[in-house]
Amino acid sequence: MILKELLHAIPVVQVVGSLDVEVASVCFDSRKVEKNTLFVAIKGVHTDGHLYVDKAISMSASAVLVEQLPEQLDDNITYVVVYDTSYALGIAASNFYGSPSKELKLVGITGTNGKTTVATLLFNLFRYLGYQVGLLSTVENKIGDRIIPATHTTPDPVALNKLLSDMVDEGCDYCFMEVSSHAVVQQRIAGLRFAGGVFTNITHDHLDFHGSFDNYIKAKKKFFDDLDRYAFTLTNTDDKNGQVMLQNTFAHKKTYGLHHVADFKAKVIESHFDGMLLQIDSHEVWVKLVGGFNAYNLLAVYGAAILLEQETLKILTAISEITGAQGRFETVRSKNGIFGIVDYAHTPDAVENVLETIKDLKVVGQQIITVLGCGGDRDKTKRPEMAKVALKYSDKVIITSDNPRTEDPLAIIKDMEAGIPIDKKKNVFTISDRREAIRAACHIAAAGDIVLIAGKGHEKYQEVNGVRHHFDDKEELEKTFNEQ
Ligand SMILES: CC(=O)N[C@H]1[C@@H](OP(=O)(O)OP(=O)(O)OC[C@H]2O[C@@H](n3ccc(=O)[nH]c3=O)[C@H](O)[C@@H]2O)O[C@H](CO)[C@@H](O)[C@@H]1O[C@H](C)C(=O)N[C@@H](C)C(=O)N[C@H](CCC(=O)O)C(=O)O
Ligand SMILES: Nc1ncnc2c1ncn2[C@@H]1O[C@H](COP(=O)(O)OP(=O)(O)OP(=O)(O)O)[C@@H](O)[C@H]1O
Ligand SMILES: N[C@H](CCC[C@H](N)C(=O)O)C(=O)O
Ligand SMILES: [Mg+2]
Repeated sequence: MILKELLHAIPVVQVVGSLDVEVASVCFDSRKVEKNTLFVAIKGVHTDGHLYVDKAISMSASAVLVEQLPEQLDDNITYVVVYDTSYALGIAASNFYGSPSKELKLVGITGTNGKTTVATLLFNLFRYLGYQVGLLSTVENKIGDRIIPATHTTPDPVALNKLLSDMVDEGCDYCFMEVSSHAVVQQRIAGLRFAGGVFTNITHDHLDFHGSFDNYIKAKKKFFDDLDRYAFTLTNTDDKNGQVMLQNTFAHKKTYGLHHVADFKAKVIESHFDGMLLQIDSHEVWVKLVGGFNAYNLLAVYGAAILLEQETLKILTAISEITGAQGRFETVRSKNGIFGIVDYAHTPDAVENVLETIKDLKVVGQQIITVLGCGGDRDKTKRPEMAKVALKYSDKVIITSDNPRTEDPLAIIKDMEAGIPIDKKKNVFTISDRREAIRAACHIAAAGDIVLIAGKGHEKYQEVNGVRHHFDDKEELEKTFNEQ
């Protein structure tokens, strides 16, 4: 592609060199530059891509996109100066792949919890209805049945547009994607055209990155602010900030909720360990998911499918058949009657929701034993809250490691322990080795008890100092149950 075409719709401040040079790829990492790459210099959290412009040129880049010109210019290179390279990268990536988001119906889902669940349910529902569909999620990316491993909840703009372009080539009518708050702030979704945006909820998470809850709200809201008037928005009216999200959007506004006035309404009529009976609008439907929070997720899915012009009865039939994402409230029973649950709850609200669901379903005499850790290099302020809320609903809590990343696991555990009231300390055990913690929980449990392993859900690894070691909560639970 010619550089001039690649820059379409990017506000350019200055150009030094020819706009007619050939560009064979777009790249924002100097280490991955190839012949005739357009290198885009991004200011990141750890370093600044502008420091690697020379390196990119030495690797045969043909052009560079920068916010400031380097002191020394190379006559063979075209330099394009813009106000915001992160924004320009999104547009350039979309241009490079032929604006794929305009060739299918792209729906984004944002919120603290429930993004993967709603996106996966929508993917499964539209597949059930016979469409060719794409999915971009924390667990995996998919084009129809083909799985493409995910590295982020929302991929970087180049990977994202490449995936969308492959979806278009493979005949996808729809793509359902998670929109993380990091992705909004870092402009990973710049240049995309969304057919719709769904908001699940906003509670405590990622305050390390956003600095304050207000900034976190602003990040989520920006996704809706930037939608165009042809898109729909669907927000949760039972969430305190549900309406805030839609304050400044031009898009068509619709709401869903269990308690407040809303366009799409639902009620939980019966709850069991293997499903719920819901009333959605005026229809009763049996679903395979468990927990009040999943009534919200399913209602959001129902509303989005209606807004995407699907027939009500077909949607309801599909809703009664589909299952959610891996590692979300997955159950395993031991031979001697212990009930194991693996769940991805990694925020205080999610831990509370999942335990509230378990508490409502259990019968008198059943103990709840929770195994929980917190991730390293992530929001430290959620650690004591997660431990506290786990203890509020559990008879015993085993505090352990999640993904320590570059932090000392014992320091993370100490942060969690700060949330335990003194009179409850007797119900808390600390076992930093996650495998041992899971084994201990299963050994403490008696027939009928419930063991919740929270925080890592579908993850098949434990990340320690940049190395991902194989680790799978469900596998560990099954192994321990089989030995008992
Ligand atoms: C905090 C965060 O979002 N970091 C992302 C960010 O990295 P960064 O800001 O640290 O980048 P940096 O290392 O400072 O580098 C700045 C620039 O210099 C470039 N560079 C750097 C070195 C070099 O030699 N040459 C070079 O060109 C880099 O490619 C980059 O463009 O940009 C990188 C490239 O796109 C991402 O991989 C990285 O995600 C890291 C791995 C990450 O863990 N992100 C998490 C927090 C995240 O994004 N999570 C969200 C939400 C999670 C949820 O579901 O709740 C997600 O969407 O996954
Ligand atoms: N609507 C909801 N409200 C509150 N909690 C929820 C909701 N849906 C799911 N959860 C809880 O949050 C956990 C994570 O769910 P899910 O993976 O769908 O969220 P996510 O928003 O994709 O998370 P991430 O930020 O990691 O991408 C679940 O395992 C469950 O415990
Ligand atoms: N997408 C979330 C996942 C957290 C999962 C938990 N296991 C952890 O590692 O903290 C994040 O990157 O913050
Ligand atoms: Mg997710």
